[in-house]
Amino acid sequence: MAFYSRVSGSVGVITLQNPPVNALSAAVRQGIVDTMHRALSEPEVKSVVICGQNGKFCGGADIREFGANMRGPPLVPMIHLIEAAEKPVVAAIEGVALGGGLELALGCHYRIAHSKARLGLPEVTLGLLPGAGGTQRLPRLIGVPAALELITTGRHATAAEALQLGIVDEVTDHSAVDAAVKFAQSVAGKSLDARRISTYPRPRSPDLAEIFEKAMKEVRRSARGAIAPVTCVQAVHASVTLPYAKGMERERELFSTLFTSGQAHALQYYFFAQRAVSRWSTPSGARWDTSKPRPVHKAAVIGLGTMGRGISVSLAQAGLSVVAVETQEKQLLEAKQAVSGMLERSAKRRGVPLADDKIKYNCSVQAVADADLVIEAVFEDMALKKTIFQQLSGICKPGTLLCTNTSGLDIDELASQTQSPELVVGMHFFAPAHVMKLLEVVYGPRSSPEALATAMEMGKKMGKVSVAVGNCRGFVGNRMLKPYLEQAFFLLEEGATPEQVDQVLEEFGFAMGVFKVSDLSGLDVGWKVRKADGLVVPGSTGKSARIRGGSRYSPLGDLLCEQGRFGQKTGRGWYQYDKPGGRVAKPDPWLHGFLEEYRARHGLVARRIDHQEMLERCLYALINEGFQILQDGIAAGPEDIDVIYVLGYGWPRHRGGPMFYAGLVGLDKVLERLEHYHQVYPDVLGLKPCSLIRKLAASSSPPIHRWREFIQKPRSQL
Ligand SMILES: CCCCCCC[C@H](O)CC(=O)SCCNC(=O)CCNC(=O)[C@H](O)C(C)(C)COP(=O)([O-])OP(=O)([O-])OC[C@H]1O[C@@H](n2cnc3c(N)ncnc32)[C@H](O)[C@@H]1OP(=O)([O-])[O-]
Repeated sequence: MAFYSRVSGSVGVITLQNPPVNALSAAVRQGIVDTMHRALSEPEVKSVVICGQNGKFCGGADIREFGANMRGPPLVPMIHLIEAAEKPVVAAIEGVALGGGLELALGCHYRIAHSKARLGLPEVTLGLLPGAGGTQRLPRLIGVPAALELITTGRHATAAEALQLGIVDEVTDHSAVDAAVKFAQSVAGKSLDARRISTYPRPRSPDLAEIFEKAMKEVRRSARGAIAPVTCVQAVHASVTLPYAKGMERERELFSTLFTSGQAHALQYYFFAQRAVSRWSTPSGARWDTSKPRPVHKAAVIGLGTMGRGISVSLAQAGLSVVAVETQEKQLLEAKQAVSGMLERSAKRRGVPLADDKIKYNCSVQAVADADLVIEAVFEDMALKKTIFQQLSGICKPGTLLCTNTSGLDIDELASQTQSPELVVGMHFFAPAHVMKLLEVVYGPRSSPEALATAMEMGKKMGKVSVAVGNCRGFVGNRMLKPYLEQAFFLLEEGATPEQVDQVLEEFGFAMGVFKVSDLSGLDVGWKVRKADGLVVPGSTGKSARIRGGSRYSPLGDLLCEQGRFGQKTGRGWYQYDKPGGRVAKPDPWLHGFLEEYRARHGLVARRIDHQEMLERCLYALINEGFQILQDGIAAGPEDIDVIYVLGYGWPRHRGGPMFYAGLVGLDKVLERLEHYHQVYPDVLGLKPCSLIRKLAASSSPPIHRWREFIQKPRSQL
């Protein structure tokens, strides 16, 4: 709703009230309309201020209302009512003015912002476009190039930038409401003719055609199949070709197309999923709201390779004192230089103070003795990690949380090396650790709820999205990757090329196809793991070369590694590069010949595999593993899996995540295709539909928010 008061006798103040972000729900819109009429009808009132409760102007339309029948006064006429008012209306922007919130402010005659406020039109990130006049008013106010940039990226601008662009009229370090009231008094009675943005002329400039062409090219390139950015450009284009009223009609048309699209549903689902993962729970009953994190003032990182460096940077930027340990002096010096450079670049980019003095470097593990939390980040080697955990258990003060940065090793095995296994958790960072937003926080069967809560909180402090996951081989992300990769290898055996498989996945929206990713991260990483698992059998021939433990196995990755083809770092992998460390992947005739020769050796007849089969086999194998993970209680809900895949594995956000996508395709369809492929390839375990997907499909495929009801609770592990 909206609250009305009168200040200094002549200023009507309308305060939006809808915690936590004063979203424009039906009640708020009704409140604004009612209170505007009241302010306009009271003769003593000479001007009006619109502000938001609790220091937040407005977070935009109420996204939760999108699925329901829209009630209440519509936004567009409400904003027109404000703009058409004969008394000056001033927006007092504190906190945020986003989406419909900024559109509301653009309908006001003046805008005053607090210096810490953020303004933007982030609708594109929800699969929409600004649908309450934003695409028509903003270009008229600040010109086409700046408006296009803000609308197609959805980024938030600072108050200072908004002032520079001309979005706001004044910025204050004090109360924006007080400043707006003063301002409102100063403009009472003045003509508003030049203040109604909808009456401004259409933006004109000789190079507009070129600007739009460039913008369209850029969004098509970067959108990877997302339709909202392209539609945003079309809507802004209407502001230069059509008069305001017609432009609004065009905006409405384009908005309606997006509003009902699967992509908008996926992006809005993802918006809430990313927030839902912080409300974690475990099968043993530990929960976010009943588990208190411990205070952490001092953290330590052991091992300053690529991951340890990134983790140290993240911790220092979160304001913690950090002890960074690397036992070899030469490596320590190198790491120190590299970390300083990373901190400097990051401080410059983010406009924050340098956090270099937060980190103390040391050659001795003893230096971590008084840390509240230690993150071990040495190589992915269980024996080495075990030794370090034994050492830490003797060195650290009682109560220190011991974390391991691992992408898949057994947390419980490490915990068993310590005197306090309840204080051990996994923290799976993604490279580069100071940039990537995702953190898998892994609880073992003996991790205490308090330890889990502390690690989750730590992730949040570092600006990560932390997802709590159970302990199993590969956790959630890498465990699902295995059947996906496996299918990609099998497709090569059956006749596809890496380029064809990658093209299909990139057309689907992945940032990179599976083979390009493999070249980037290094083929030797998986090879080492497979060797440790006894899967690599050099020189094996005949049928047994392609079978392990009774299931189909492809040794293609192993064979490439045996040739020293580790990917980008060696200049050869699934593709060729102009030099070791080169970035541009080019098809490699040698590899094509190698595949032909491999097929001939194993009696495999190459066939033409259509795009749909390539996509279905890769994605459905991955999704099937996701259902198995839910069934095993490793992830608490589908949202956890989807957030992990979007933030950590390049899954296109506009497709919501693998589990959401499965729901969108239809669980019965996914099940039917899995059954079909499993019939064709009975020796591929990853294609055997898991019982949870069967159960859901048999129960008329309930919507994703109800899947948890169908997951059998595993017995308590604690
Ligand atoms: C036919 C219809 C015609 C309409 C015309 C179109 C109008 C318009 O162009 C469309 C829009 O405005 S589209 C909208 C464009 N606006 C946007 O895209 C802004 C989206 N919001 C944000 O970016 C961030 O929430 C803020 C930066 C506002 C705050 O960040 P922070 O401080 O880190 O806080 P936090 O943790 O992020 O959120 C706290 C809680 O608030 C919740 N919630 C938030 N916004 C909501 C909303 N609009 N609604 C509902 N709920 C919203 C959020 O879910 C969470 O709830 P939980 O139950 O506690 O989990």
